[in-house]
Amino acid sequence: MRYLTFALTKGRLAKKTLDMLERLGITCEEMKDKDSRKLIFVNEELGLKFFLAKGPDVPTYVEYGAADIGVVGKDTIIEEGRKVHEVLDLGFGKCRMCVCGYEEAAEKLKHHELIRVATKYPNIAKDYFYNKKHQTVEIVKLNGSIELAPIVGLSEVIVDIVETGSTLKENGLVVLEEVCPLSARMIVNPVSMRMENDRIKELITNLRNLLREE
Ligand SMILES: Nc1ncnc2c1ncn2[C@@H]1O[C@H](COP(=O)(O)OP(=O)(O)OP(=O)(O)O)[C@@H](O)[C@H]1O
Ligand SMILES: O=P(O)(O)OC[C@H]1O[C@H](OP(=O)(O)OP(=O)(O)O)[C@H](O)[C@@H]1O
Repeated sequence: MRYLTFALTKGRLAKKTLDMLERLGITCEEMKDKDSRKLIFVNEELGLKFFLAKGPDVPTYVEYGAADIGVVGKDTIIEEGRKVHEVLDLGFGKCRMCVCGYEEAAEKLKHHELIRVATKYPNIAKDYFYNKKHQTVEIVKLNGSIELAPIVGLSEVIVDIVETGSTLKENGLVVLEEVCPLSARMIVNPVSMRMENDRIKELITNLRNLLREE
């Protein structure tokens, strides 16, 4: 039996992903060791391999077949636009992609003024403003702490993830428009989906049943 390889997202989604797999009886004790510098983990018994990667790299590993299966946020799937099959909404990591800013920016948005939009997600922001709203904007790519942009005057608005809303609140910002809801998804390499159809289908079915029980 060949190994099935999982690319899992580091950071926020990691613990919930491992908990979910554990509830299916898929364990990888070694992976929980926070001090370890080891990158790839093997469950010999089940014929599975796992590695943790930065979110945006997960669809890349899956598209190229270096991983058969990935767990990653919907935001990253849309932004990266890789050729992968999205097979399951895992129901955790729920948040929203939103246009945010100071309350005053609402008027500028409404009147389609030429504004700057700071974001870690330039493709999502472009698609939203150009294709959905038919509004010309200037997109400024940032890599983190996006809420800073309107505060320091880099941009009028941001396109970013909102979960509890506390980052916005603590900085006097508000949600102006919602782009789309988000959550963690399971993705599969299209060739693996055909070649390992039985094993992958069984995994999807088991996960679906587990999600139904919750
Ligand atoms: N409050 C949140 N902020 C950001 N991402 C969230 C939040 N809640 C859920 N998510 C989901 O978790 C995924 C990973 O988030 P995480 O914070 O680990 O990565 P990141 O902030 O994009 O990466 P890094 O910290 O390496 O820049 C996101 O892509 C998103 O789908
Ligand atoms: O609505 P909330 O619950 O406050 O969560 C949303 C915040 O969390 C994320 O940032 P993160 O902590 O990943 O830091 P970063 O901006 O440096 O990526 C996101 O970019 C928002 O800033």
